[in-house]
Amino acid sequence: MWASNVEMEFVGYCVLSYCLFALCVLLKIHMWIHVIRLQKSSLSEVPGPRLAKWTRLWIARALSTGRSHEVWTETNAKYGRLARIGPKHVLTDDPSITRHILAARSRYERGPFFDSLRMHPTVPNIISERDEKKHSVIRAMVAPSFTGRSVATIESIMDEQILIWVESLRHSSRVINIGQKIQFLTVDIITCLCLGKAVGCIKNNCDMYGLLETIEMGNSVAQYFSVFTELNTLLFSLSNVPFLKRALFPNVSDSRGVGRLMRLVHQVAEKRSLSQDGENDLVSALLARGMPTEQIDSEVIVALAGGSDTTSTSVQSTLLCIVTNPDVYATLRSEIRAALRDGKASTPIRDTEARQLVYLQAVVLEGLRKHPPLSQLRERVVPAGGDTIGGFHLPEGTFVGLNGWGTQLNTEIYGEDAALFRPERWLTEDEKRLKEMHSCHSLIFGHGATRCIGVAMAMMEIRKVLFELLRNFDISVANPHRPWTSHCYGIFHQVGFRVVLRPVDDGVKPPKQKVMA
Ligand code: HEM
Repeated sequence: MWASNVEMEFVGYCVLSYCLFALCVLLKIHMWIHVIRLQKSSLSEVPGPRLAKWTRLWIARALSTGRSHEVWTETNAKYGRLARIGPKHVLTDDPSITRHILAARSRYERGPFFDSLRMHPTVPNIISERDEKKHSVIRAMVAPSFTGRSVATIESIMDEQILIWVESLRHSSRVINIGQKIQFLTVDIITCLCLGKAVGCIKNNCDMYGLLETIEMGNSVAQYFSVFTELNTLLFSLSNVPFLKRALFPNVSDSRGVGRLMRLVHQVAEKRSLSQDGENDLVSALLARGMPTEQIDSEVIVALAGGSDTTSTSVQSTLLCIVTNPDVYATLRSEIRAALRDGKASTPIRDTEARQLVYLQAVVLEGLRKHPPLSQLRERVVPAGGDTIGGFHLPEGTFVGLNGWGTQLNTEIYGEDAALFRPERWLTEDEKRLKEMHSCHSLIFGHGATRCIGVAMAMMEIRKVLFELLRNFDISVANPHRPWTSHCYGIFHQVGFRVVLRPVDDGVKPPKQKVMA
């Protein structure tokens, strides 16, 4: 009897093993049929690197280089405006195609990459929501805090932080890491807007609450989830097990990372929900618009991340272009001096005044064009029935990646010297060309129903910060042979941007800064 039980068990194991083996073989065959079908699909006509047709590893390898923005640009330059970069993936740097895909009611939806931007397994946020209708509901709640009349409030908060920042720079050593200082300023501004008070990076001269570290770490990992998107699905399924959910997703009890930031946001939200007087910050605005606190946690984190890193990178990269181009530096300095001499610049400069400075405007546009702060592909999915773009028919379900860097190097739009930093291109009297350039440039902030809600804020911040830096200091790079190191994770992380600052006297007194206890 005993022997037969063992035998039975053995036979059972054998059957199970054979079944599993057969299942694996079937899966493998299914996968190959799928891949072969993809090769035979109309997608096979789209040119691209040979390896990319077979596996997503080509994309993963590009991401791992830390210079994926250049790889995307080289790929479109080599294979054309539409290049195949994966079994189901194409890449475009064509402004018209990009506009066609992102246009409101285009039927293209955000691809699974956006799942990797969720903070919570079941609560989507403005940047992760892929369903058009649900997204527009969230957007209607968040956008008013960054657009229209809110821009005036944003400006007064920004001005206060900029004055404090400039004063702190005046008391710093002569050689400083300006990249880090710019990051601290953008974090203090956005936390002030979102939470009512700055976290105090400027005052404490450090990355308070690890916001910058969290954004960098998060993006260096999330970029791979944008390729192997099944990982997102797996994470969401695992989160049904309570202890796994705690381990895999940020939680307010975490001592580091996004969870730590969530706790901060959560505390502010709880305080605001108990108090009668609404404060002038994003948390209060979202509470007043009826958003549940769990979602407020995610939305505020998105605003903190979206509103700090991008702007900081843009200010840093434009500043680097200015200080390494003596003609640009001299022209901008004399425009600033003239504005000060003629009494056309308040302290700090008002945005209405900054917009009158034609050369400053040109420098800011050119700085953003030369170094867009995002290089994520932000894939959209070809809708049911497929679509014909760039002369190729793409089957439904194809992922179209948007090569933002390549788009801004278009020589037909910007001229043969598009690779150069040359603000003068924006001073042309050729109206038609100027219109085309502006239309292409606006894609840096996206297009259509998902266009960036922080455009006005970002542009204002870049103009003001650059003006105040050059008004208050003479600036030169500390290490001309290697002014900075920049890593690309879809966003950019700059290290060691050191400059020599020589104060220029303008006699400005800063207000006292209110920071988190
Ligand atoms: C130079 C600075 C910035 C650049 C280049 C930029 C770029 C972008 C782009 C390209 C998108 C579209 C994402 C998509 O494809 O779906 C986007 C969305 C967004 N941006 Fe910005 N951004 C900047 C600054 C800001 C600032 C200051 C904020 C302030 C909170 C912000 C908040 C957002 C939000 C919330 C979204 C999601 C919009 C939606 O899905 O409806 N961004 N941004």
